[in-house]
Amino acid sequence: MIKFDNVSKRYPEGHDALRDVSFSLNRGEMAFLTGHSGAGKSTLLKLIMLMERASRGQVSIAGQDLAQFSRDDIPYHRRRIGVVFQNHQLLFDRSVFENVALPLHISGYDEEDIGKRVRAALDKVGLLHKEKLNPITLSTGEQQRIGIARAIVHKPQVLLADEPTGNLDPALSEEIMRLFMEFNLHGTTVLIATHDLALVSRMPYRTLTLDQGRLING
Ligand SMILES: Nc1ncnc2c1ncn2[C@@H]1O[C@H](COP(=O)(O)OP(=O)(O)OP(=O)(O)O)[C@@H](O)[C@H]1O
Repeated sequence: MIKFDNVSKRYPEGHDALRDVSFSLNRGEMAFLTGHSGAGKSTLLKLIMLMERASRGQVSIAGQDLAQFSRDDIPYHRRRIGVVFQNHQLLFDRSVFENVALPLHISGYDEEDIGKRVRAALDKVGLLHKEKLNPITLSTGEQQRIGIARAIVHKPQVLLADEPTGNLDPALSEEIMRLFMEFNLHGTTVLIATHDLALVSRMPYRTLTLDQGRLING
């Protein structure tokens, strides 16, 4: 589902964020991506989302070489992917419902369909009863779950997360991980970048480790 072949990424200032990275993640697989700060984790996720382009090598998603995608193809590509960030990036001038509905509005779904999908996503993260509230009134863990609902509302084939438990305590972190496991059990391919080695060691999943832009295991 996700394939990197000898991928390097050099930023314009000349910094090599990824060096000759090769791995593949099968459809329906779940894995962690770890490594020190600056090791290249976010860069690797950005290449998958087409927020950045590889300098060398090939990144393919579902067998399609991303280098073939033009700017106009990017929205189509992103519809296959859900992304969860550490700082969830919710809008505090809109309700929980509207936050989760945002990607569907952008993709042009009709209102009835949006209602069904948003409620199904909120139900999956256990927050259906909070749909009318402003997310600012929710706890940090609940806000993160809203961010997850928004990431999966369009039923993406691939779910990426960048430090999704970064500011959560261990119990809430486990709860968030259980949600990712559930989506994975339903067939979603999941890749989670995290510093939290203790959490990773308790989970029965493959771990890809970056060190100075090189993949040292995986
Ligand atoms: N837009 C950019 N321009 C130039 N250099 C960048 C850019 N983004 C990242 N870098 C550099 O690339 C390297 C890898 O950064 P990246 O954010 O991918 O690492 P990371 O493993 O996600 O780090 P962290 O865990 O701290 O978020 C770092 O040295 C960083 O300074």
